[in-house]
Amino acid sequence: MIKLEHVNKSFHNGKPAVRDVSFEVNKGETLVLLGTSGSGKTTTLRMINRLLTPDSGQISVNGESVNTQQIESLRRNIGYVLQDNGLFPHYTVAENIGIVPALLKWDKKRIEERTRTLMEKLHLSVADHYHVYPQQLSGGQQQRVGLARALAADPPVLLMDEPFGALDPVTRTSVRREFRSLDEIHNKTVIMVTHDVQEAFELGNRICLMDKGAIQQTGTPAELLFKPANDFVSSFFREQRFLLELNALRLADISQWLNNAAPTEDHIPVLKGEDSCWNALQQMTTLSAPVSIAFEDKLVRVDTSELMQAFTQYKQTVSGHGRSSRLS
Ligand SMILES: Nc1ncnc2c1ncn2[C@@H]1O[C@H](COP(=O)(O)OP(=O)(O)OP(=O)(O)O)[C@@H](O)[C@H]1O
Repeated sequence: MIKLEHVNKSFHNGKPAVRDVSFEVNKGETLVLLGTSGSGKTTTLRMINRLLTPDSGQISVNGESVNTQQIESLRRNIGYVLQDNGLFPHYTVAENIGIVPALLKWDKKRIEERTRTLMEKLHLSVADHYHVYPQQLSGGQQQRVGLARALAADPPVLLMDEPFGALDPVTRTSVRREFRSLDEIHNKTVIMVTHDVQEAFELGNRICLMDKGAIQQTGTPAELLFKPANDFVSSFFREQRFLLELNALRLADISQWLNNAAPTEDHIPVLKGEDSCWNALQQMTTLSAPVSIAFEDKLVRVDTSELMQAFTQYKQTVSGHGRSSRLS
């Protein structure tokens, strides 16, 4: 678990880079720090592994203040992934991945096994890439090695600073998908910095939206969209709002407006309540047919117009409450 309480940081010019930042991230959760350039995301991240020191406030990792932990053991418990991957050019792929396990004095066989396992999980060919140097790899492969290195000693915490930022859009999507499906991250506490809204919605259980060093709102993607804390938050998502809403809303959120009983003989793939509305629309478009959805209490068959009607009804309902009335 990571906890920040009233953290402040200014650099030499005296201008605050981070202002009164507080949040908690639990085990098994991914918090995304999202915001425009210069909003204080990287500075916040770098104070957690003590690459920077806060001027005031408290930061703890797994219940202990980062200041009282030995810096080496703190950093060994934190995997760190950077945009430019930070691989050592004179180390092979395997040597790069094995750096922290070697520091922890794992025996050679264990390091080799762990390296091979991670390479396979991240779709890096052991036969082709184990002994090569980073510059012989594509950008996407280098980033996979960076991820494998951060995960090698199975640290409980993972900090990621624009980890997919240097990749082209197609590679970025596939590395992101692989990252999301890694079983390794499910028991970790993860904080990821990005300025990519789609990425934040795809990977974050919660998003912390920052502006000018201060948090504007922390919440689930749906909370930020449907219950924005202020005008900055609602305008931040304006351009991509429709797509984001479809992505953020789960079928379970709109299930009360989906009531067509499904036929018993139903060969169409079944979606579940936790799937997003966007996912359902994609399936319907691909199949050019309605889809069936299995909720805990019912099975329904839904076409595009029924889905969009339920989506609209959900929006009308939430817009009747407080700040959500800002919905367009
Ligand atoms: N080492 C430094 N010395 C002086 N000012 C700094 C330093 N690092 C960051 N800053 C300033 O602190 C503010 C926050 O920077 P930070 O890098 O945390 O923002 P960011 O949200 O991560 O931006 P980006 O997305 O562009 O990386 C900016 O105004 C930046 O210029």
